[in-house]
Formats: sequence, structure tokens, C-alpha cells
Amino acid sequence: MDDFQALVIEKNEAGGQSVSFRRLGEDALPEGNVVVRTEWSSLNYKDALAITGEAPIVRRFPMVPGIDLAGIVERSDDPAIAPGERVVLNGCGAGEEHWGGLAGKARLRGEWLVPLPAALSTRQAMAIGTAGYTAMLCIMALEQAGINPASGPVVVSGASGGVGSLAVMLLAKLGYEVLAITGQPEESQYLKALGATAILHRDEFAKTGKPLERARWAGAVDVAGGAMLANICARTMPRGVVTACGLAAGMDFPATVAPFILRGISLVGIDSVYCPREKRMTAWARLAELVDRNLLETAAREIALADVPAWAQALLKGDVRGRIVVDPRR
Ligand SMILES: C=CC(=O)SCCNC(=O)CCNC(=O)[C@H](O)C(C)(C)COP(=O)(O)OP(=O)(O)OC[C@H]1O[C@@H](n2cnc3c(N)ncnc32)[C@H](O)[C@@H]1OP(=O)(O)O
Repeated sequence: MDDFQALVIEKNEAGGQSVSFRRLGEDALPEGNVVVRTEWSSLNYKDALAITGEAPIVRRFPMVPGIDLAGIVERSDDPAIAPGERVVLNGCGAGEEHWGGLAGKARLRGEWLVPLPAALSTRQAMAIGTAGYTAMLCIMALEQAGINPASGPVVVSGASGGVGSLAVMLLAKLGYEVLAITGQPEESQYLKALGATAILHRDEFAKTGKPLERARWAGAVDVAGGAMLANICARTMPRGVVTACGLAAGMDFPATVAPFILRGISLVGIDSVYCPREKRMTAWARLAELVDRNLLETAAREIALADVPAWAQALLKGDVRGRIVVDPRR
């Protein structure tokens, strides 16, 4: 059995944490009934928090971080998963409670894995990653609540980030008018190429405003929380729907009930980590059908596992556009 490279986070004696690269054998992997050879992983905001120790994402040490991976099943004791099958993993505690994707191999539970649609390569799956899968869950929630392109525009916060880029791309493909909120106006051309029709600066939404403002959009995908989410709700059209999937601006929600009781808007929480498997499978099938492969390439950059710590710092500073795909062999 070949050994493989892994990024490992350990607790140090001072109560902090350290990150190192190790060559491990399969016997070092934690419990599970399926061994997957990781072809590609990705670096998400949450991984950056875990690797830098900026937030208590890691629940046990030592930990291989990485909330997602795509690869080939090498061994399986799960009757529903066959060796040789191409699979994708998002969340389910990977990189938090169980060793995740930033290593050449992973031992996982079969029920966490989704068969990768034939139309997607494992690299494309990780260019989409948990960010794109989360964006797809937000859009499915908007649709389920009755929002469609005729309802009105949809606004996306954190638009040049991973979730935001994929949300803009997917919504535009579905025929929505997409308004993109970003802290990086220099990315306007990029966002327009993905399908945004207007670019709004995030400073406009940084402080809590009036309980109700002029209604501007029928739907929203919010990665920020905090005052951003409150301001998005205050500008949502009657019977509009806001989906909340992140906390880049904060955990708080300094809002009033006015948009809920005077405009009948709804706020839908998106939990991509423990989402039921059937919904994951639908999301990946929709992604395979909707994602423009050329646009996806423009939204993704490839890095080596060795470069992950430096890119984690950049990601938290907001210096990264789109998605980061990680090659665990380099
Ligand atoms: C990738 C998806 C997941 O990890 S889902 C996992 C479950 N969710 C969580 O665990 C929540 C914790 N994660 C978050 O809150 C993240 O915001 C996120 C996961 C929802 C977004 O991840 P993404 O990979 O898209 O992050 P990026 O770093 O690529 O982009 C972030 C985007 O937000 C902007 N931003 C940062 N701070 C603020 C702020 N204070 N106010 C408004 N917007 C903010 C950041 O600048 C990026 O967008 P930009 O266009 O550059 O403004």
C-alpha cells in the first residue's frame, strides 16, 4: 500500500496549533468503511479558518483539514459503493471531526459519499467544491420557496468569493437578473463575465440601516451574516426569499421583524454540512447540468498541497477570487 502526503494540524504545548506535512501510510487513517484516493481537494473559507486557527473549526487533534474531496474508491466495505467508483465528499464533519480532503487518501463512511455525475471530472468537481454545492443548495431553496426569474432580481453577497462566484454563474445560467455585492470592485469585469448585471459595493451594506428600505430584489444568497444579512432583508421585495449560508461578516443578525411581518419575506438557513444525502445527489446532478465548464476554469486556480498554508492566509484577507483547487500529490 503506497504512502501519501498529508497536511496535519496538531495542538502544541502552548495551547496553540501547528501545521506540518507528513508522509503517512493507510494504517494512519481513522476509522471508516471506504478508502478513497483523493484526486483533488479544494480550499474553502472554513478550511482557512481551521488551518490558521482563526476559529475553532477543528474538534479533535491531530487533524487532516479539508471539508471536501473528489477521488476514486480504492476499497469499500459498504455494499452501496464499489471500488473504482468516482465519488465526491462535502462536509459531514470532514476536516472538523474526521480527517478530511487535504491528503492523498481518506478513510470515510460510505453514507457521506455521493457518486460523481459522469459529466464532471474530479478536478471540475473540486473547482465547484463545497462552495458551488452550497450555492446550488441556496438556489434550490429559492426555487422551492417559489422564486423564479420572473419574480425579480436575486442579490449575491461575497460575490467574488467561492460561494458567490458559483452562485452568480448558476443564477445567470438559470435566467435570473443577478446583482453582485463585493468588497472588490476591481473584480467587476470578472463578475460581469460570470453573469452579474450590476455590481454593488459591500460598504453600502456594512452598517445596519432602517428596518425597511426600498425593495430591490426578490431573492438573495448571503455568505456574510451580520449587518449585511439585515440590510439584505430590509431591501427584499414583498414575499421575497433570503438564503443564509455563511458568517463572513459575523454571527450576529442585527435585524428587525419589519421585513418579515410587513413584506412577508422568508429567511431560509442553508446547512451544507449535514444536508440529507438525497438533496446532495440532486444538487450535484443540477451542478453537472448547469455549470459552464469554461467559466468554471476562469473562476478556479490550481495549487499544490505545499502551498495551502499561504493561500489560507490570503483567503482570510479576502485576497482570493473564486475557487482554489488543491492537488494533494504536489
Ligand atoms: C465554501 C462553503 C462552505 O464552507 S459551507 C460550509 C458550511 N458553512 C460554514 O461553515 C459557515 C462558515 N463559512 C462562511 O461563513 C463563509 O462565508 C462561506 C463558507 C459561506 C463562504 O465561503 P467562500 O469559500 O465563498 O469564501 P471566500 O473567502 O471565497 O469569499 C468570501 C466573500 O465574502 C466577503 N466578505 C468577507 N468579509 C465580509 C464582510 N465583513 N462583509 C461582507 N462580505 C465579506 C469576501 O470579501 C468575499 O467576497 P468579495 O466579493 O471578495 O467581497
